Amino acid sequence: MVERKKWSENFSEWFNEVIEEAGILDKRYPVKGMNVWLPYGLKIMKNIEKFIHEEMERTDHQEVLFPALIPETEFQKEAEHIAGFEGEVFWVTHAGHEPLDVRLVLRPTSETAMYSMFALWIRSHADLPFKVYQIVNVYRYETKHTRPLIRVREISRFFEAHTAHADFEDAERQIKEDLEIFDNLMKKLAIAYVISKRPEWDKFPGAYYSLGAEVVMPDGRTLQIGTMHNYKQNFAKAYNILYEKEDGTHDYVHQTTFGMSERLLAAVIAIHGDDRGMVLPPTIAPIQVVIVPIPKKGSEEEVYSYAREIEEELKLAGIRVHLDLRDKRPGWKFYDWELKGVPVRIEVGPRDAAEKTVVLARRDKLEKITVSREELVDKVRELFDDIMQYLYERAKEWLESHIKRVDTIEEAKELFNDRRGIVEIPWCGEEECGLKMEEELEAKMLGIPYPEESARVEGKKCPVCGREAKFIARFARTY
Ligand SMILES: Nc1ncnc2c1ncn2[C@@H]1O[C@H](COS(=O)(=O)NC(=O)[C@@H](N)CS)[C@@H](O)[C@H]1O
Repeated sequence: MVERKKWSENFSEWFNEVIEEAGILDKRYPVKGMNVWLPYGLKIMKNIEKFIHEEMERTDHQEVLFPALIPETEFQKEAEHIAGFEGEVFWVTHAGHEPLDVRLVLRPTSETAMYSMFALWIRSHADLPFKVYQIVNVYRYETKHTRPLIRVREISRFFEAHTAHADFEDAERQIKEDLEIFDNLMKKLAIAYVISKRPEWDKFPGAYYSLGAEVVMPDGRTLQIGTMHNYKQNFAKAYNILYEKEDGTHDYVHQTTFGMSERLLAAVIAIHGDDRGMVLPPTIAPIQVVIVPIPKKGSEEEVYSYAREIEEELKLAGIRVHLDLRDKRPGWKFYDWELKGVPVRIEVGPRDAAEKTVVLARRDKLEKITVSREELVDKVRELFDDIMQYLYERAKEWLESHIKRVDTIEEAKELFNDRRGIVEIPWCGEEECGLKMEEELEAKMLGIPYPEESARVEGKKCPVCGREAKFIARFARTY
């Protein structure tokens, strides 16, 4: 039976324990908000990024790599962006003993690093759409409570795609493509999410509008695991990114960005986990099948050779398999691999060797099935598909049971006290009413459902001003 008691009742402690005991990160690094990636955690993150690179390839984004240091002169060019980030950046002011004549910023995100180069690279409509991305470390002086993977000061696996387009319509097409990319990625991680259009007062600094992707974490708070921004010509005007149109005239490009980070791994760990630890989707598990031999006295030889034969066949089938020969009791090994979230465990004892059977223990449902030796590879592959489907269904059910639509502030307050994730309330669309509701609910407005058509509501009143409500607004306590 899958227990998720500690997972839901004391999520923060559960999460920190799993991060440490499963070998994801070491938080003891002597800079607050900066952690060391350990081998197992980094392997999982790199497997996630493999899917990001695949999606970037599929959609003709070129990978680039920009310097991490940005001169203050470049950083200063877009007013809103500055206002949004100047309290959050790390400065480099000296080199050796000498003070620098121009201070440098450690990139918090790379708009102000990239866009003076875009101005050099983009000259004509033939250069558009221009699509680049990078996965780098960026630095933000987060003043809220830092947490491993969730809110760090060095975001060490920061994915940022930056694009330039001939006009607003093509930029909008890019946002739709970003949503498709994101959905493909979430299917690979078996994650269910919602997209909201951020309110005017909570857009990304310098954006025309921002979309946020949220999941509901085990404690009912939401985590923003991806954002897409349409910048219109805001940055192009600040960085003078002009292109020659087919009719020979010039215009500023329209731009978009799309960002994600190691929060994707935080979401996978949190949403699929249970009281025994992580449950990794086979798509990203560094070890998809672990073999634990269970020899009885006098049967060691045939059990180990049977285990090796199985390991060999799975390896040849392209499955990431590990044979655990450590000198530890099987029960100890079961506990360790369950904590690490290995999707399938194979137990082989003397009877299996004799009868040519294999026991498959699935990590998600904690159930076992016995299969015949010759159907092993097919059965393992079937099991992977079944696990992906089960994890996704469970994540979807969790999300849907944590989004509630109400009409009044009082009902919303009750739901928040019961840690119920996202609350949807009718809203007239005016900023002052939105801010008032944030204040009353002690929650953030995630925005309105996207696309906007799905956000419309009829015959409802704004609970603050009593006027006709135009939209449904989503509120949540967030990370
Ligand atoms: N302190 C942080 N720790 C971990 N992940 C973070 C942190 N801050 C932001 N992120 C993640 O990084 C993503 C992109 O960051 S962002 O500010 O929303 N957007 C940008 O920086 C845009 N330039 C797009 S790349 C967010 O959606 C969020 O998932």
